[in-house]
Amino acid sequence: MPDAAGDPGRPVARDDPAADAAGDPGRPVARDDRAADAAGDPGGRVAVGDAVFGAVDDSGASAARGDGGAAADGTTMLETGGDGELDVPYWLTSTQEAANTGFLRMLRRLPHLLKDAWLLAWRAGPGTTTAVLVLQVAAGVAGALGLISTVGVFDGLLQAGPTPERVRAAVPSLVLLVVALAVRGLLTNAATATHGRLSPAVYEAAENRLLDLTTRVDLATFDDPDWRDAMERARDRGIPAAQQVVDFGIEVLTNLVGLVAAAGVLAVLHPILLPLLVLAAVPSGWAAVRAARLNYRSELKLIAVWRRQRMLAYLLAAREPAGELRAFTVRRFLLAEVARLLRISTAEEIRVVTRSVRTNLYGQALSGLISGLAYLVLLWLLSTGRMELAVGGAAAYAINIGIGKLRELAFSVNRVYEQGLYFADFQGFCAMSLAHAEPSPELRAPAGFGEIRLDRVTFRYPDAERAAVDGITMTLRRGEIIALVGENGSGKSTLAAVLAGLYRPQQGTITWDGVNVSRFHPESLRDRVAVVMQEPTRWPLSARANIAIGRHDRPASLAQVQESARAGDAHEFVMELARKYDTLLSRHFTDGADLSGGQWQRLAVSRAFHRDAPLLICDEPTANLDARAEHEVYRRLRDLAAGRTVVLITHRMASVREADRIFVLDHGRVVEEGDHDELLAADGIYAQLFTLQASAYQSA
Ligand SMILES: Nc1ncnc2c1ncn2[C@@H]1O[C@H](COP(=O)(O)OP(=O)(O)OP(=O)(O)O)[C@@H](O)[C@H]1O
Repeated sequence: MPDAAGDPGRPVARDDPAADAAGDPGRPVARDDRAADAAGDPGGRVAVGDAVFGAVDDSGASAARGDGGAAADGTTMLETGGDGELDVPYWLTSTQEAANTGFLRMLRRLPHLLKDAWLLAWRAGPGTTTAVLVLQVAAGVAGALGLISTVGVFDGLLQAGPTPERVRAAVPSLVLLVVALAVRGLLTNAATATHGRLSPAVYEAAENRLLDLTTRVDLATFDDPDWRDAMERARDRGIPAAQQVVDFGIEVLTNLVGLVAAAGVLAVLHPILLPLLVLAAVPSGWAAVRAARLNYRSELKLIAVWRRQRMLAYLLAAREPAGELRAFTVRRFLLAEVARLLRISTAEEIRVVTRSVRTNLYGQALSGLISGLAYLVLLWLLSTGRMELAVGGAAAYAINIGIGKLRELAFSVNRVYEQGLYFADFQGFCAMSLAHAEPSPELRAPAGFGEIRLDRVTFRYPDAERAAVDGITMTLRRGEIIALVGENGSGKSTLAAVLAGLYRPQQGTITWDGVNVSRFHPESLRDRVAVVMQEPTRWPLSARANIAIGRHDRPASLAQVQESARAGDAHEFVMELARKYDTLLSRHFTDGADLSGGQWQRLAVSRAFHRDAPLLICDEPTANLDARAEHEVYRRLRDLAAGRTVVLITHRMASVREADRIFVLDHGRVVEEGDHDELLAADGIYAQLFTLQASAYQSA
């Protein structure tokens, strides 16, 4: 959805090449937020009220007063805040622990991280992954050969004797050096090209895995705030991190091969040089890791700010709120709030960059000093005759190469570590989702049923104090129209969702002809159910696809789709659209059309008719329909009920009259049951509700 609104969600590492390429190192790149945007939840966990009204400083508030935020008495109705703006939210504390991981712990974690990342790469493309590994190692070996041959070159050139002879002695090593460097160049280029294919494949695999797991968990998991937080973090940062851990993992490998070669040469030339080389790399490695942690911690703090800014940017740019935004003249207020959030994140980013640069500077200065020490030791070895001049030349060259490789290794390890912190979020989400995945028994639900029986079924939402459906026992027979009525919040929709197999009851059983539905594969059960939701999804597809999606797995001719549309009373208005059934139903695209609430509802009813399932559940299917359309839909529902079971939820008591049996719910329990006449005679809640509505009509 809000692509146009920019993308504050991606906390890209400051040395992230992708971000650099986009010319925007710390700020978000659009790609990884598409999933978040498509999910229609631009603000993540942050409630609109919190985001817009929770913390506005004086400048924001006064700007807002200009046209939207002022209370009548001249005081602002907006709370001030700001000091705690960059506190890490409580729900990120576990991630913050990750940010505090020590250097040695990080080194211990590294192999595990790399293994997981390579596993992902392997899944994305086993052939390409192998090719990248082989080419990189081969290029490293060629580079090592080049280094070894330089020893031969020095050896030849610096030996005693006349110059032509010394040059001649160096020629074979020189030829080997040139060949090794040429081969290394070729292999490196081939590796880069192959890597170019692997990297997007890893991104794709990570995104697919995330979406697969997100859609595999049961519906109740979506109400679990911990899972939702984990999903937001994995979606925002975990996916690009997966790709980057692989990318930087390749860098680690390449530098490691080069380093082993340099270290090997040094160890052969003189053993004392090797520890000096390692020592020289420690300070810059330490500084790199420290800088990575600084970045990560700062991004943790900024996540909430980024999300809020993204949500507001979405509200400013999206079509849906555009009318209200103007009607309430809140434009300047929202702009001021976005500007304030941007100021906060910019200030924090500048602070972190300054501290990172300072840390790296200290580390590199110390490394430089130790490198100088290594060269001094070398001079001492030469001056005291402990090392020959020819060997000394080669050693100086190897030290130079070795220090370069060590520094690069430290940086690539740092990058893997930094991205590894985010990748851990991705892995954590995958593990959590697998734990929440629905059980998938083999048994398929039967094509139809004679009787569905609920026995003391109870369902409670996560963290809810009381059950939304509380010990309900009822029987639904084939061919019946069953109505569920009751006041708002009495549990009707929840019961419908339980019946549809969307929620699994925590207590009690549901059986289809005596078989417990928990024994059926959940998708096979849902396949036998058609649902018209209270707020049907407005799929940004053509009118035809919006209906045919009800049975997307079975090809449908236009005639069949039209038949379903007629049943849902949608055919007439679809034929009036510019491109009839081919009209794209989304204003977000050129030539797209939008429908009224009632028309969307008729499409949803048509979709349910098209699904042609033995159990049809309609949750207030006619709430937005005009009187004629409502009458038509109920007439067709009655026709459809023959051979099927229809569960109807509605507040329109006149529509309930015709039901074979009516269940009245109150606080999740069935408090009355019977047909219309029986319930009127009982003179309970149903009779009250019915009489109330009837009298309203009569007096109107
Ligand atoms: N996703 C959810 N998470 C937590 N609680 C929920 C959720 N959905 C509904 N509830 C709660 O469960 C209870 C039953 O809600 P439900 O939507 O089933 O009622 P309803 O009878 O369909 O209401 P209405 O007539 O307003 O549609 C209410 O107390 C509601 O607040």
